[in-house]
Amino acid sequence: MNTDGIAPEVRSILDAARSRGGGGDRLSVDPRSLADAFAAAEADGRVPLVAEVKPTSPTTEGERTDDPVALAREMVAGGAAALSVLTEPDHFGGSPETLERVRAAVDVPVLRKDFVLDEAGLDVVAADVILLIARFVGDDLADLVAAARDRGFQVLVETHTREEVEAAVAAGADVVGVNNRDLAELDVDLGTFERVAPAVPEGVTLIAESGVTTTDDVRRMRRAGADALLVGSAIMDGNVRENTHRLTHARE
Ligand SMILES: O=C(O)c1ccccc1NCC(=O)[C@H](O)[C@H](O)COP(=O)(O)O
Repeated sequence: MNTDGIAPEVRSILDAARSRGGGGDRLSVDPRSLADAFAAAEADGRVPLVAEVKPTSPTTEGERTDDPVALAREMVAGGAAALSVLTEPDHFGGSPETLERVRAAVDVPVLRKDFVLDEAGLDVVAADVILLIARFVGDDLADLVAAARDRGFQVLVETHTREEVEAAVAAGADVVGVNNRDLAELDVDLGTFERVAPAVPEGVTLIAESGVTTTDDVRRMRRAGADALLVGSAIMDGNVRENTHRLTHARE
């Protein structure tokens, strides 16, 4: 893995992921369809949005300690097509148990948001979609995509550059995220999505991740080609249902 120039907080996240290791028995998942959830949102006039249960993060002050299940239900009530649940405990306040509880409480697809580095890292908790970050998985990406699909997961491959998009597509990804947050510097620039999105081929579901705060941001990402958006902080800050409703109804 190339960790040159990576922010100290992210090095710490990766060290913690390595020391936690993987899960136990090989998982077999019967997933809720992400594509169907996005299509249903579109048909209903909502912007397809993956709302993230994100109690804290290295770039957030404080921690939101409300029951994650209650937050998740509010996100769905606000129109979220799918949810993302952090399972990283040391820097994001998440846990596999939280994801299990949330997934049992809602009927939309649930993404496991964590820093999976190897095949054992897939077998921690069942989810409908699993995140693989191209930068951290490197040459193992194709094998990990296949291993995740063998278990039944849908796979979101996160990228930040055109080169990573090419690697993701070569690895067979059919859902690609472009993260506006640079994991080297931790700064956020919505221009990243605008620059990188044209490298994503037709037919690949494209998700704009991070830094979306306002309804103008939603429209900007949609104009740049986002099929869906993944939003954490802007939803977690304040009334979760109202925040989700505002962003899911930010149509042109
Ligand atoms: O959010 C962080 O501070 C962070 C720091 C280091 C590595 C990853 C980080 N975030 C992971 C994410 O991808 C975001 O939680 C997700 O895209 C939502 O972003 P936002 O809407 O900006 O909260």
